[in-house]
Amino acid sequence: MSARRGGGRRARARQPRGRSRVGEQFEAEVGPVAHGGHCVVRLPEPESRVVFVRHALPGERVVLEVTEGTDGDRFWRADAVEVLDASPDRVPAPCPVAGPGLCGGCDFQHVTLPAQRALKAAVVREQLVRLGRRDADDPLVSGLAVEAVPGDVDGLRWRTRQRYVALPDGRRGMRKHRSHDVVPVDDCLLEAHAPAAHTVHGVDFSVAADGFWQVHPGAPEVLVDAVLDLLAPRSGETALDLYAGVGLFARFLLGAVGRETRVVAVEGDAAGCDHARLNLSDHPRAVVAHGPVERVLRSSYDEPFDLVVLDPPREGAGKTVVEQVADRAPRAVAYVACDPAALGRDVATFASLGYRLTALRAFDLFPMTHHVECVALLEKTGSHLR
Ligand SMILES: C[S@@+](CC[C@H](N)C(=O)[O-])C[C@H]1O[C@@H](n2cnc3c(N)ncnc32)[C@H](O)[C@@H]1O
Repeated sequence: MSARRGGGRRARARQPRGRSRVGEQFEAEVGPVAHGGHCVVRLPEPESRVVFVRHALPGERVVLEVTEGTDGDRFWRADAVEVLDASPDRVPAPCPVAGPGLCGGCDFQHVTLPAQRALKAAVVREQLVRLGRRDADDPLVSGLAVEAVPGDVDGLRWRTRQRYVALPDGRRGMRKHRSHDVVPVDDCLLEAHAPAAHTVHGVDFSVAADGFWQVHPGAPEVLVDAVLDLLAPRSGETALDLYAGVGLFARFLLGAVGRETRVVAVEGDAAGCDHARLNLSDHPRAVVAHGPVERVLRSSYDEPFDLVVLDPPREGAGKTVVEQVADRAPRAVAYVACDPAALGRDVATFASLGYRLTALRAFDLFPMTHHVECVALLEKTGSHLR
């Protein structure tokens, strides 16, 4: 677990537009959950403002206090500082420093675990409808449930990597939400007691101390199983593993398609590539390509591939990479997504290229936070629209 020195308040990137409304309080009915760990409140006239409120739950009546916003802003941010009418899904936060004005690491400590998952499912559905242009009545969307990681009973002690800020008095702390201010935190309840194990289904992976590895100890197996289940690889099928890290998916794809089959792993981090080469060294046809996916695919590996795994960072794969994938004409793409908005946007691009979303699962790899991991299957349909 690492610690870094803290600073003052985050410098504002823009000039405030009009009179600040920070600190003002309003009584309000809380609307639906929105992407990002807050709920939507619509303040009536004279404010006529959308407010993104943390520490609230849909259907509650709360007193909100504005944390960011001026007269000129289209929307404000706020914390629910008093709950007048509580949701049945509300519970006391297990952590003493979770709540308005305190540590910003968790969004949903005040929510039961099943309700946290229901909120996340609602967010994924909304992003698929709004950005992915999917029908809200599509059973794939309407029936989506966020699945718990097997063995996760209370949503605590799962972070195998945690960053603290070193405080001048020798203690450690964490940052407040959207701030550089630090709250002392002696024991983050999300931090796992045991360090990360890099063994997945009996296979040991070599990983750099500061390199990418899933933070929830149950995540690698859950994701590998979901990807293999959805892709259903056949012996002899070629595969691309994009944003491959240390080769987690490539390694199991090779196990499924056969060690003599061509599997290309593309990763942007040089150290990640070195570890991927070690992890795939038993497989003579495995190739690890170093560089940004977009650049690697622009100049190389332009032959058809049967299967593609896409596991991009939060910003998603984006239009160019999705087009490059479609150009390889895979029969199936497994898209592992940590941001449902990016997933929704890329699903729409895939659809315009003749790839339909045919299966979707979502996993609670980050309990107590608003984050959620999806695994989507996109399959080639007959109707290529380009
Ligand atoms: C979400 S992680 C997935 C890693 C791996 N699939 C796993 O599950 O262990 C995303 C990976 O993409 C890499 N990455 C980020 N941007 C990239 C880019 N433009 N091109 C190639 N790799 C990139 C990161 O270094 C990181 O290893």
